[in-house]
Amino acid sequence: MYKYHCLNPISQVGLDQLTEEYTPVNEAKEADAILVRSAVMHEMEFSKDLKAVARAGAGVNNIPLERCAEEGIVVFNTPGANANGVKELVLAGMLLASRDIIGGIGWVQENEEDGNIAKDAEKAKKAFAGCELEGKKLGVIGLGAIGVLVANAATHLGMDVYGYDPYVSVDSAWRLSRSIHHAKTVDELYSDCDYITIHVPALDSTKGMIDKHAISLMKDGVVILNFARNILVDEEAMVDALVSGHVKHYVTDFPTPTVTGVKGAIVIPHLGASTEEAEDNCAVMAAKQLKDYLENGNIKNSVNYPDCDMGIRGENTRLLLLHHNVPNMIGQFTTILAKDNMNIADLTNKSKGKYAYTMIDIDSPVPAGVVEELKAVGEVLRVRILA
Ligand SMILES: NC(=O)c1ccc[n+]([C@@H]2O[C@H](COP(=O)([O-])OP(=O)(O)OC[C@H]3O[C@@H](n4cnc5c(N)ncnc54)[C@H](O)[C@@H]3O)[C@@H](O)[C@H]2O)c1
Ligand SMILES: O=C(O)CC[C@@H](O)C(=O)O
Repeated sequence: MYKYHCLNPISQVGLDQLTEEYTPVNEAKEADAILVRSAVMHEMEFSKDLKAVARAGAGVNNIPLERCAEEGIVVFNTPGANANGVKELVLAGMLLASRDIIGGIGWVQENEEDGNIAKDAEKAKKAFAGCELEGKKLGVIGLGAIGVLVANAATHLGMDVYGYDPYVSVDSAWRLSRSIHHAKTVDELYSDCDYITIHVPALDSTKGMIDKHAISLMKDGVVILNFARNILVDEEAMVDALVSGHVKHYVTDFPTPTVTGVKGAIVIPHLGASTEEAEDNCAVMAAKQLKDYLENGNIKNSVNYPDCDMGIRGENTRLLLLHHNVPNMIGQFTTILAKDNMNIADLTNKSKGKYAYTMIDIDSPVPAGVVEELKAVGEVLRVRILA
């Protein structure tokens, strides 16, 4: 029986994946696995029982990835599962920044008692006129799951699209429409585009990337969209640029006291992934990944350990070793197993940066003493046994 705890509400279709072998618990410290959306986990202490964290979503800056790795806790996310929901809201954001839909609706609400509203609207509407997206230049920074969808959709609106991503994956490159121009430098994208949208993860290397200097390179009247994370933008510099009119609109999915209420800021309460479909997709993917890890030891879409798959466990005893990515780990494991006459039926070892993962199928039971010996090997962070 596995115990799981949800730190945020998780869609029921996802939880339905966790069948009779699983039970929800009220305390994170009792859980084998945690499901989370945006709850911040940096200050949390993790119990020795916690084996995995599944982020039902893309961004993992709310989770202490390295500390989890050091404690042998595998962290998963759900790449692409909410990308369409975000794409649609980015398109809405571009439209809200181009036509004064918000101002127009506000006028109608203020005049709802006016019996002559139809006639008066015809006079009032010039105050809310805007411009079209067709023919405008859009710069997309980050061509991953969301950036590719936004870039491709914008071409169908008749926009001239420029993409910048020095680390673009082969998969994303295949999915990108041929009509998208390749911006070789981000500065080129800043200086040429009418609309700029950011779709990169929040990392030390991307924090504050839209700063005073970046904004100074942009056209007067530029529209900047941020549906990625607030820390990618220097908000003080953004407020100055909105106040001066250099930036016409800053459309952001992240309300903060600094930008909320500033003229030209269009602030949305983190709704990018808040669609029925995105919530269901993320929850199902997160739960399936957790289940496969807990029951079979397979890792798919982890952000702190390598992907590794040996299929369904079957009749064998499966040993799972999470360890640092240093020489001679497999040699030490196989020596311990050979000493106790254990026969290895299958073995896989994968690494990702500082961390590695070894899965070993043994075609006999594994005595507790052998597991203790494996745990005592230096650089081993956790040993699990599935029998
Ligand atoms: N508003 C929301 O509700 C919502 C929903 C999903 C994701 N997000 C945010 O959006 C981010 C992107 O999501 P995704 O699903 O597209 O992720 P992704 O991992 O599929 O794509 C990120 C892309 O950014 C690129 N990149 C990294 N550093 C870069 C840099 N310095 N310059 C240019 N490109 C760079 C990567 O190569 C990758 O292609 C997430 O990390 C998350 O923070 C927000
Ligand atoms: O869970 C959410 O509502 C937001 C998720 C989003 O920010 C993400 O990074 O996937």
